Order: sequence, then structure tokens, then C-alpha cells
Amino acid sequence: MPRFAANLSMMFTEVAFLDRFEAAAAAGFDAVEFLFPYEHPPEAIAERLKAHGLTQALFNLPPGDFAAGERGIACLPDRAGELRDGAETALAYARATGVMRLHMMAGLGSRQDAAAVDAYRDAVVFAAGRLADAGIDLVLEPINGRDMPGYFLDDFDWTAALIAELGLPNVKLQFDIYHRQIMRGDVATAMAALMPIIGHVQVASVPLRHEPMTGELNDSFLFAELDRLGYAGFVGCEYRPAGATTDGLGWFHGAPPARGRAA
Ligand SMILES: O=C(O)C(=O)[C@H](O)CO
Ligand SMILES: [Mg+2]
Repeated sequence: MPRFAANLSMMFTEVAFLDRFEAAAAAGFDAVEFLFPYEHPPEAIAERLKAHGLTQALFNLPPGDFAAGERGIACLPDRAGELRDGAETALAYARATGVMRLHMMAGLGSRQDAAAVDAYRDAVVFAAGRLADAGIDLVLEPINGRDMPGYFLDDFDWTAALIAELGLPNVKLQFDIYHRQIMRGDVATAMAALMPIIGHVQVASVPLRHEPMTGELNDSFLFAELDRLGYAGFVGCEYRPAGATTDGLGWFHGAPPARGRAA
């Protein structure tokens, strides 16, 4: 089985954010990820990781005003300065937590807009350069437009082509199985084809974004495929538990898959 990271933005939300580290460790996870750490000082996050023997698998660069609906700023030409500052902020948290990969959200915008494409490309090159100095990978994640209407980076082929064109060794693909299935399907074949550039994987059931093994995909098969393909990274459990987080961890502890939608 791959190495799973509990996503603390979606899982264990029964308790306050800083208490989710202990809850994840108690449930058997040895790694965590989350969207953003920035409401808490880096030392507070580092202290929780250390106290519970957890590895920080991933988090995101600052995304602009997330509460107001922004979903990253990388494709926004007039936000380049803020993006650069955000990279420094993320690096401070990276140094404290030891994380080895960071995701940069693209923002809302159109790939038909040349200025947005240029801004995005510049942002990727800039962030990759800053992260490379610290030995950290930059991961780019295509996100489906049903969950995030108007999201700039909603195409796996375009993302893979950009990564190939830039040829920067620390720029990789964040392959979210949930988004891939909604956008294109053909998950196992795409995973195999893209494996050389995959830097992080995430999972949730489709269509409800609940626990793995409860949706239309055969997640056991996909996890075995990741092993067969030699994927040594983390699989982030980026799902909304259907009920209490711990009640839905049967899949993680090896229980047989559920059949059909939860009532
Ligand atoms: O939506 C997702 O799949 C994500 O991974 C986050 O929202 C962005 O990192
Ligand atoms: Mg994701």
C-alpha cells in the first residue's frame, strides 16, 4: 500500500486545527498534509509534527484571499509581487516543518488569455527557482471546473506539456485521482503515463469526495498500481468524511470496500 497522509483541512475537523495532528497520529497516520498553515506560527506546526511523530507531506503557497473566493494568484499578472512574497512565507514554514513539496494554486483565469498564461508561467519559474534552492519540489495540480468553476489549471495534458516544456527538475505534477476521474477518467493509464513527473498524489471517492473505496473507482486497484509503478511518494487523503472521521477509516485499516452510496 502507498504511504497515506491525512489531509487536515478535510479530515479530523471535529477538533481544532492544531489538535488534528494528534488525532491523525492516534488514527494510525504517520504523515499529514493540509491546504494552508498560515493562521498559525511555523513553530506551532513544527511542534505538533514533532510531538506526534508526523511527516509533513505537503501544503500550499499562500493563495490570495481564499475566504473571498480567490483560488491562488499565480495566473494573475498584477499579483506577481504578492506571489513572490508568498513564496518566502511558504519557505519559512517549509524550513520549520521539513516539507519537501509545495503546491502553488493557479488562480481563477483563462488559458485563452495570453497575459494569464505568461503570468502563470513566470510564477512557476520563479517559485521553482526559489524552492530549488531549498531542495523542495513545486507541484502543479489540475483541478476540475465543476468543483472550482473558472480555475485556470483544469487540464492534465496542458499541465504535463508545460512541465515538459519548462524542463525544471523540481516542477512536478500533483495527480489528484478525484479530479482526474471527473475531468478525463482513464485514471490508471494516465497515472502510468504521467508517473515520471508525478510528485504527489491525492485521493477521494467520486462523485461525493468521501472516503476511498466508497465511490465509482476501484481504489484498491489504483493503490496497487501506484505500488507496481514504484511510486514512493505520499497519497494525500483529501476527502470529506461521510460521517465522523474515525468512523470512516475502515478503508485505511484494511476493511472490505463498501458498496453503493452512503445513505
Ligand atoms: O482541491 C484540491 O484538490 C486541492 O488539492 C486543493 O484545493 C488545492 O490544493
Ligand atoms: Mg487535490
